[in-house]
Amino acid sequence: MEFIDEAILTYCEDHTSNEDDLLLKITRETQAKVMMPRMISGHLQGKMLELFTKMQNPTTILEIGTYTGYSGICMARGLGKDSKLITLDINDELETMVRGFFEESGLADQIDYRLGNALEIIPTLPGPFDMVFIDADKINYRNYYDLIIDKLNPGGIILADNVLWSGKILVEEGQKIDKDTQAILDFNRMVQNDPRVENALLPIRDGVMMARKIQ
Ligand SMILES: C[S@@+](CC[C@H](N)C(=O)[O-])C[C@H]1O[C@@H](n2cnc3c(N)ncnc32)[C@H](O)[C@@H]1O
Repeated sequence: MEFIDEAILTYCEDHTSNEDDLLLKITRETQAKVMMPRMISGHLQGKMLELFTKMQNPTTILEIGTYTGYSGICMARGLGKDSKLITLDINDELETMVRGFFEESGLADQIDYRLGNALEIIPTLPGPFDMVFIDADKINYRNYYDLIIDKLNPGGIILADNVLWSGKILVEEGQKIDKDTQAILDFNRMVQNDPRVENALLPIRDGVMMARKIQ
């Protein structure tokens, strides 16, 4: 389901700082060569991630779900010189392409790209994090949240993508709910009820949950 009228979305993109040649290339190559190209963050969300990063001024960002590197590069562009992005993905088939994009971005030195199951890697990361972008398998959103919340600095933010799940979060009485939709419903309810954070669900693209750790 598209939430926003296409003409309005185009207007929003026309009034968002332009994508540069590298981001356009990543989008083109993702569409031409990679399965499920709709997973890419894209122009509007990418710029939002870059601006959030600049506002948050994090020392360390953790991204769960690198895919072809679009969102990672956007966030890395918001980092100060001594800060870093750790980005995790289970899919090693994209490694050469992604490392190439990171090199082209000129930010490879600040990007720690690790391949493997995030559920196994996160417990090995000491933290602390100032910003976390959750954008991997929906079924594990709650697990990722549980693994990172104690490693998030006070004032740190968690952004979780796809929390409107193409509108499937609006469940009608008696309707059967698939596993991913149930996982997103559980995640949104858990964040909403977590006294450790203040949060807002932003209807950007497929929905972004923003949660800021209070203490
Ligand atoms: C929606 S895509 C990420 C899109 C990317 N953040 C962007 O905006 O361009 C989700 C990614 O999560 C990865 N993923 C799924 N399960 C994972 C897991 N258990 N550990 C690490 N990565 C996982 C997939 O391989 C896929 O590349």
